[in-house]
Amino acid sequence: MSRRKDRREVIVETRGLSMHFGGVRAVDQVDFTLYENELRCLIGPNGAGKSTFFKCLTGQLVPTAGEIKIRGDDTTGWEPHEIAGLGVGIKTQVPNVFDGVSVEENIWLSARRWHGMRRASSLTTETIERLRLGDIRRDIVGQLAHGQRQWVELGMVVAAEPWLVLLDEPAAGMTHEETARTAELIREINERAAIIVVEHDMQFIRMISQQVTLFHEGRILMEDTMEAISADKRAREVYLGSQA
Ligand SMILES: Nc1ncnc2c1ncn2[C@@H]1O[C@H](COP(=O)(O)OP(=O)(O)OP(=O)(O)O)[C@@H](O)[C@H]1O
Repeated sequence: MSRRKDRREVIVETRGLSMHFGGVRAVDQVDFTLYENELRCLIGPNGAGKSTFFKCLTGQLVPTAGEIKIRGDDTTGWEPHEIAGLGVGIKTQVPNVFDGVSVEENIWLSARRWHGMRRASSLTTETIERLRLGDIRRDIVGQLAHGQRQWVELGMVVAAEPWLVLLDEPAAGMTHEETARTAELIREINERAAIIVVEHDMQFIRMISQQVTLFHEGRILMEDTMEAISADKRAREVYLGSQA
């Protein structure tokens, strides 16, 4: 890791972040920094602490110790809706769409949460265009395929105009084509927002990754490009052995 002073704006910073469940140190003393414009993937073996770390950032869990700052605000212990209110888009593993209404209405409802009628309408049109959801705009979300529903949810995140987006396994359960399309959408979203993605799918990570943070036993084992992590003996031992 470089010791040079980085002049980019810090978007997310954790210091000594810990989340213990009884004797289990799910996240243990993690110092993490995400800078503006970054698209950061969090990877690691099962039980490494990625999801727990992510849930601390989103407010789904209150950490046992340590501090979280989002663009300078100390958000440690904040509720998810308070964090969203800063301009943070959150997509958890639990689907958060309205199944009974159309794609367009879902996106409009999300935009309307933060904006007036007129701006919500223009944002809906813009988001549908940006994420190329035009063909399904009038379809009822509950009747869509799994991948399409995930894209609608990404649209709902984007429609709120976030400057930080936190995504938990956005490509889970997708076909290869759907995964490739999701990678494209995430790169598009990254043009306007910094992103943290927790993901298992190596193929997907290789499609989108820039800097990658490798978790192991609640700590950050390594932070580098996917190429460097793939070439590292220890990283291969703990995680990549069977996948790289
Ligand atoms: N609510 C909980 N109560 C008790 N232990 C938990 C809880 N949530 C997570 N853990 C434990 O914390 C550790 C880290 O789990 P976590 O789900 O964060 O890992 P992960 O890297 O996201 O794994 P996966 O890739 O399987 O999702 C594991 O040992 C897990 O069993």
